[in-house]
Amino acid sequence: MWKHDTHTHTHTLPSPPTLQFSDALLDAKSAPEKKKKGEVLGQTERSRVGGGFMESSLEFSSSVGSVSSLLGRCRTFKVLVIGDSGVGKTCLTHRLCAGEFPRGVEATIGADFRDTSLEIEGEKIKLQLWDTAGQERFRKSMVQHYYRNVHAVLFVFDVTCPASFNGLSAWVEECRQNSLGHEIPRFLIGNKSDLRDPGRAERQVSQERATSFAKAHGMVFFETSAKNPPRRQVSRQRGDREVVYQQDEVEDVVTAVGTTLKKHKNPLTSGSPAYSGSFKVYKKRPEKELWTCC
Ligand SMILES: Nc1nc2c(ncn2[C@@H]2O[C@H](COP(=O)(O)OP(=O)(O)OP(=O)(O)O)[C@@H](O)[C@H]2O)c(=O)[nH]1
Repeated sequence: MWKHDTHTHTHTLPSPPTLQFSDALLDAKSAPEKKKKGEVLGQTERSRVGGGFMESSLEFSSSVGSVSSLLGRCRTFKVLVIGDSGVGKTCLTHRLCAGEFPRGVEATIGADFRDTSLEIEGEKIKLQLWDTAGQERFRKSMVQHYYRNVHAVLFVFDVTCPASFNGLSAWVEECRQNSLGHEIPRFLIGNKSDLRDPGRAERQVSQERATSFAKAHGMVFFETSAKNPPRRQVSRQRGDREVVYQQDEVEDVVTAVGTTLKKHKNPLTSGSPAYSGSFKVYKKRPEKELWTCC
């Protein structure tokens, strides 16, 4: 049902249409059920820009919308992926777009872009995922580009690292400082669920805590693993007690985001200015720091 077909393409970004969101997030998490019934078809493309260079130089530009967008054949949405360094943003976006866990990831500098397309009830939707740098020093010159014409945000934390969960407030604040309205759909992703260990439950982020944070901030919560696609329900033994965790497949996230964005009938020729701009990042790519949280 989900076809993963990856390829690299140019650095030119299509101009995402500006959305006017009037509804709340509706039933985003029920979208995966539609996928099961064959109503949602997926296809992925990948465009890696800005990463992979010792000396990274990154530029991008685009004109007013792609021809296909103007013809209504495909709408493209910019989805920002943010969260602390090491929570797995790169691995997650790679899994979402390429269907596999990447080997040998390095710290993101600037941003990497990956596309994934889905067909929902006859309409092709393209999600352009912006995998942003978690480390302050690799993102500070880029922040304004990140937030320009964003249609949805994925907030990622590591379920085994409470510090990354506590860090979410700062990401919410950054969104606010960059004038991201609450009408922009937000999704909370607890990653690395494969490392859940009931024996260390008090040192991990409980699903109750994450759910409550998501509710307070108008987000839809998913718990998943970029590494090992989880089963729906994982139970682990803790002493003589069985602990059950609800799990989501990474594709559920894509489907929920696509379904949520599709519901908003934005005008294709909105008054939004063309997405254009350029930036350069001159940084040395360091070794990926070992993630030693908790
Ligand atoms: N066990 C497990 N490890 C993961 C998972 N996702 C990512 N990792 C590991 O976590 C580390 C950090 O992953 P990245 O995807 O590079 O993290 P990031 O958030 O993009 O980090 P920055 O680029 O610095 O912002 C790597 O060693 C990954 O192999 C997961 O679902 N499970």
